[in-house]
Amino acid sequence: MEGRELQAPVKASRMVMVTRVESFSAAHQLHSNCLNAEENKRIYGKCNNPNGHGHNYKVEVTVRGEVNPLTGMVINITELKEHMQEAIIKPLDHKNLDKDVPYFTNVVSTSENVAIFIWDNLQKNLSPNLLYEVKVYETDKNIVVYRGE
Ligand SMILES: Nc1nc2c(c(=O)[nH]1)N=C([C@H](O)[C@H](O)COP(=O)(O)OP(=O)(O)OP(=O)(O)O)CN2
Ligand SMILES: [Zn+2]
Repeated sequence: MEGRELQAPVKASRMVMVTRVESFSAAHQLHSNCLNAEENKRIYGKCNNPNGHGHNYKVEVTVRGEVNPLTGMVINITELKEHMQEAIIKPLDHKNLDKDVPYFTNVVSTSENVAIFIWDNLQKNLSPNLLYEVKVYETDKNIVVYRGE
């Protein structure tokens, strides 16, 4: 085993969080099919404009797990990047969320629901219990966090 010694932590296992950031651009309108026009206007205000508006969203995805002592990784970030392309960029980038993404046909395209959409999509391809947090920045000032609860 000469030269192959693990650069051993004293503890048997180490839990570490790994975060990768991606961004996408999308248009949307805040509008609920369960509310009438007046209620939509009152609740969502300018964000209910029928012609919509856009955001440059930023998404931080955090996984949490044990560091594999052989690879030194919780997850290969290259692999996480590919999962984020499939779960976030492909379905959402340069889309009208309400018109192009079937999920939002009857789900209001708030950042809360965007975070849930991303979480559910990522879960399809990640190992169980690996995904820790999805953080969506709709703007620099409007940020939501979802941890799968
Ligand atoms: N709980 C939520 N509230 C709101 C959401 C949301 O997703 N969840 N989204 C919006 C709108 O989409 C809207 O686009 C936010 O825009 P705005 O308030 O203009 O954004 P800023 O706060 O960054 O802009 P400032 O005008 O500089 O304050 C509304 N509510
Ligand atoms: Zn908006």
